[in-house]
Amino acid sequence: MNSKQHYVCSCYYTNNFFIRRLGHVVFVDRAQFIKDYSQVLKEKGISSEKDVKTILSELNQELQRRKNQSQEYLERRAAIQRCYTPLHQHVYHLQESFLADRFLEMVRYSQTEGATVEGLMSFVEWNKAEKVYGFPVFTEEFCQELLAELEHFELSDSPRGRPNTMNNYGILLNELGFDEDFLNKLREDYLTPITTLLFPECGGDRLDSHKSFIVKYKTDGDVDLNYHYDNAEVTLNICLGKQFEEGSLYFGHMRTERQPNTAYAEYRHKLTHGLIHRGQHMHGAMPITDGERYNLIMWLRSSKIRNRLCPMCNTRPQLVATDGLGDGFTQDQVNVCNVE
Ligand SMILES: O=C(O)CCC(=O)C(=O)O
Ligand SMILES: [Fe+2]
Repeated sequence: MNSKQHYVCSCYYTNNFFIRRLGHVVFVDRAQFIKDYSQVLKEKGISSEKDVKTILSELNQELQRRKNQSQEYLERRAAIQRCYTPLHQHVYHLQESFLADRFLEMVRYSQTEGATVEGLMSFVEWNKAEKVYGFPVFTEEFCQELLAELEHFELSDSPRGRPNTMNNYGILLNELGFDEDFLNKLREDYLTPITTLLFPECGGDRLDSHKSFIVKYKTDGDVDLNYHYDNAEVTLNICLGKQFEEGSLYFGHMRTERQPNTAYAEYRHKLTHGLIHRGQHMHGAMPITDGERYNLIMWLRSSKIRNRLCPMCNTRPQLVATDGLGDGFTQDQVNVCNVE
């Protein structure tokens, strides 16, 4: 691990707590929560003392998870390095042969002088929502090998963290060791030329960190994902398999739109294909009705953008130092406070 200091915004400890029956809420303490949400609780028919107690207990658990996160991350990572033996060592090292020909052509085109968004569109297969682009990323063979590696990890007794508050299953790829020689390379050498062209206003020309994880849906686990925005400037979402029915993604409005006139665009995941979109573009996943779906998600971050405006609280970030990987803020342009 490098020695650079990492940061989260202080809103990490108060905002965007996900409760299935309520959606995302702000949670400081019991008194604030009851005061701010009494009306909403009433509207949702959550009135018994027992129900409110259950919700408060979930919120407190999530707060503890967030407070302990960096320590637990370091412990899990060390345990995985010590005890886990990969099935396919080579999938941790990105090779061009893992990448779809079409994707490599897109990268090359984006690097040519005079490349334009219109020119890049001839490689894009799906663009039915504004600034959402679908195209092949990996080969089928690589997806199979990566899936086999992920399933091997799942069957091991290694510890694993939750990708975020909405997903109960899934794998944090940095803990497993995918950042160093796979995901960093994918971001810097292959994705950045494309995002420079497609998302300059979101820092696509300087995506300097990421958080990457696998989301997993199955009929007896998480089947869908609520409508949300990502803690990312730009998101890449690649479908690795396996076999599944339904489970489409849908896109609505931008989070910052004041009076959204939402008409949803539906995207059906396709094996080996990825979708790239703005992190603040609201989206969700419909339920799968059969099988299992594994997708690789990269929340791509640009410190240039988020140092000015935290995408989760929409204000200037108040930085809190962390021993973990942080959320992609850097120190140079922001005030650092030492809350813990
Ligand atoms: O299930 C999907 O494909 C979307 C996942 C997603 O939006 C996320 O993890 O942020
Ligand atoms: Fe998302």
